Amino acid sequence: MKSKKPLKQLKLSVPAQETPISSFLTVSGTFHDGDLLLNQKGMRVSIFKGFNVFFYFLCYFEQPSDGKELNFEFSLEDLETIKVIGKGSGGVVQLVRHKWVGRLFALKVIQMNIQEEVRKQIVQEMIINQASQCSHVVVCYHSFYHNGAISLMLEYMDRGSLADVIRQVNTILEPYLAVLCKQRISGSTNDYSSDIWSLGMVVLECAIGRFPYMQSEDQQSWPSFYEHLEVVVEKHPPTAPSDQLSPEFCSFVSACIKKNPRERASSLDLLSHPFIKKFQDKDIDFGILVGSLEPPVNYPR
Ligand SMILES: Nc1ncnc2c1ncn2[C@@H]1O[C@H](COP(=O)(O)OP(=O)(O)OP(=O)(O)O)[C@@H](O)[C@H]1O
Repeated sequence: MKSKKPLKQLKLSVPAQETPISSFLTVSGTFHDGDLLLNQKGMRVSIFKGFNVFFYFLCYFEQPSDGKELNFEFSLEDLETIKVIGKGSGGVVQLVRHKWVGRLFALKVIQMNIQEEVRKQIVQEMIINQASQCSHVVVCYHSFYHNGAISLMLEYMDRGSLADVIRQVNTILEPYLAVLCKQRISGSTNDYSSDIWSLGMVVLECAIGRFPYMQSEDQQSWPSFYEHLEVVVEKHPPTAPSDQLSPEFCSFVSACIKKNPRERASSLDLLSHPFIKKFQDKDIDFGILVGSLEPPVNYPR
């Protein structure tokens, strides 16, 4: 009698759950998710029961041109693509120009046949963005749904994202970080402790030039989402290297990334933190930092 061979362990990868876009369309083809309605004409958010607020891309001449409304009308056909400038987890970002006015925008196109949690996050960000009054947040001028994709007309940031900046300069000096922190904090109307934690992480990453939970710059590959999650939950929060960074900076970061949310500083505490105060009367010239950076259109893709 033949002895049975031990079975080999099979490893199956489970495909990510995608929700068909048809589940979110009304009969007239409008994208509908929670409080958000989106079609080719624009976006509508119901804020109170029975009361809808419309966000149209139509113009108010009295609005400054860099405000949330544009003083000219446009549709997708009025835009010409110049170049793909980026790609994120949600979709592709193109640099586009308004054919008649000549103004540049970043058009982020997100295919909506995506995982439910990603879609919910995108919808949430769109609602928050519409309500945001902060002049330091990238303006989303218009958004619409067409052919299975959501397009966001964003203010074009001619030096890319903060991640793009770090890729080019490796680290950002403390005076710049203090000014950036003061901007991102003072625009916040909510005091979510998770946002404070994120601020601390971002500012620490900018100062040391690598994700703070990574052991070193030459760590070969990024840990997976679950490895990240485990390390954040199980390990002590990272600390800023006190031999490279000022005591004020180290204390600021530590106040933001306390593991217990109740122990974290509030945005009000942070505004009066010695790190912010140290540079607030100084004339910090961002031109020196920005002048050395390549615009996203020049990035190799
Ligand atoms: N408003 C903008 N102006 C200029 N460049 C932009 C703009 N938005 C995005 N980009 C470029 O496109 C890239 C991808 O942006 P996107 O917002 O899709 O993803 P991300 O935020 O970088 O990453 P993720 O989607 O994983 O959060 C950015 O890294 C940046 O280079």
